[in-house]
Amino acid sequence: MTKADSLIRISGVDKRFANGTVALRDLSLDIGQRQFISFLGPSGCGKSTALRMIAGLTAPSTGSIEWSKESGAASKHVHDIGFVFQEPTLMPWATVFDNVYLPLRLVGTSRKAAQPLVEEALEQVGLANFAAVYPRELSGGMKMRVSIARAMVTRPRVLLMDEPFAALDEMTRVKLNNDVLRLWSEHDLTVIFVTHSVWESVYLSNRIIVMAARPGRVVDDITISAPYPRDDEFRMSAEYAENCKQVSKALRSTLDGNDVDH
Ligand SMILES: Nc1ncnc2c1ncn2[C@@H]1O[C@H](COP(=O)(O)OP(=O)(O)OP(=O)(O)O)[C@@H](O)[C@H]1O
Repeated sequence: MTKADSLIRISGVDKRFANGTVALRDLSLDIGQRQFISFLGPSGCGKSTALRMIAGLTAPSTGSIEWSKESGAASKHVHDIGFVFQEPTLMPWATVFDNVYLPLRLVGTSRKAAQPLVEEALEQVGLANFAAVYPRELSGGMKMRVSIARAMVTRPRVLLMDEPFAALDEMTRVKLNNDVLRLWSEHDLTVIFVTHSVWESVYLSNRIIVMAARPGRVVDDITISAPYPRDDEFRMSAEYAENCKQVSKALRSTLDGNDVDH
């Protein structure tokens, strides 16, 4: 990767918590602009910790995380990030509109000024007609769409997603995978996606960082070179099956148990 393509440079990062747990050891990664990267690994390998450090929510114990100056994000990168958690974390007392408006409200944008941005974000996830609805009236997949719209409303360049679809049924998950791929390509996003699922990581990503636990560390960095757009045909293809096999193998080599979905 040339320096110009590099967006985030993680160098020699360790994360040790106060109780002595080493969540990550010696993490070094160059994340390129417009990559779709998955962090894949068993429970406890430090995937969420890595994501939280990239978001600036927690600091490395040693090492550094630098944003490239070319990205224009070096000093204010927090505003360049959208974060989607495993739970949609919506405010139950607020409408879909107000939930999506929240990040803009927090930076002082008036409701009037925010309106077109909120409407656009809802449109992007197919919820243009649901602005006035309350979360309790929505399915799990729709709540997650609201959560994605809320992450997109600030027009981030980087979308961080922490096992966003783990709790959803298979069909909903497939649909949301396609939605995320569309958002990624239409908005020139860089996506960093945490998952336990080999199938999901191969479908979505062009790069998979395979991690192991105790201590959390990177054990493989696999390129998935299948072209985009990816669709059901790709899911059925020999190439997809072969990629899944390769990634599964890398993952199995890290495991002493069976705590990963295949
Ligand atoms: N605030 C904390 N204090 C102490 N230990 C922590 C803290 N947060 C995480 N850990 C520990 O650090 C390790 C890595 O946790 P992390 O949540 O990053 O893993 P993960 O790969 O995302 O796991 P999962 O897939 O289960 O979400 C685990 O052993 C976890 O118990």
